[in-house]
Amino acid sequence: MGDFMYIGRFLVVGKTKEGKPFVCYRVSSRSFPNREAKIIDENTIAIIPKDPNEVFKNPYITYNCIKIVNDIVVATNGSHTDFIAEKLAFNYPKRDVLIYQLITLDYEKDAYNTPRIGVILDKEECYMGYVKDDELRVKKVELKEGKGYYLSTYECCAISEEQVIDIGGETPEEICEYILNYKEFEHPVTCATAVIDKDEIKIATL
Ligand SMILES: NC(=O)c1ncn([C@@H]2O[C@H](COP(=O)(O)O)[C@@H](O)[C@H]2O)c1NC=O
Repeated sequence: MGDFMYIGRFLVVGKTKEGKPFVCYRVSSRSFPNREAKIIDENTIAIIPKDPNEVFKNPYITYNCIKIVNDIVVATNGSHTDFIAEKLAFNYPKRDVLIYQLITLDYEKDAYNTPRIGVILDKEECYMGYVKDDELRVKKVELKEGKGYYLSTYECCAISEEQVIDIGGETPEEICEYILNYKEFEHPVTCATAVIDKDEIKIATL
């Protein structure tokens, strides 16, 4: 890996140094940088263009990126967030929900065949998954304190022990700041984080 690279949108899932599970979603974008992560309600964070006309220019740039269903957090790079959350609300198994919704919506039909990526996390377990034009994968992963596994749309669309970074921060605000300013990954736009702190799920955006 070079010093700087463009990896598109990415998820980072891990545990803080004190052991709190978290997931962070960062929008990096060359084409639509004029966007923000917005807290819609206590269970929902959306990615929204600042100019409402942009919403209609591309079907993949406006969506809920984080949803909380009871004690489970879903984080993704597209509209599949909502469909995963719906099934989880009916107690479907996490692994199956991620597989079904990734294959159903499939990769994005844009100029890049942009993959869909997703994470389902609660205080006990974590699943990561993605669908590309030539691959589908869902895997349960063990999280380690102070480490974050990343999964991106471009270059690093894989679930791998090698795609790991050190994590700074304990609160969702601090993790947003840390990941948005993570310089190695270019074109930062906005960020959303959920941290599981005992029986509470805390969220923040930047
Ligand atoms: N989720 C997003 O925020 C998002 N932003 C851009 N895309 C797609 O990715 C394409 C490339 O975008 P960019 O050049 O900003 O990396 C866009 O034309 C769009 O089809 C997205 N789709 C998936 O990541």
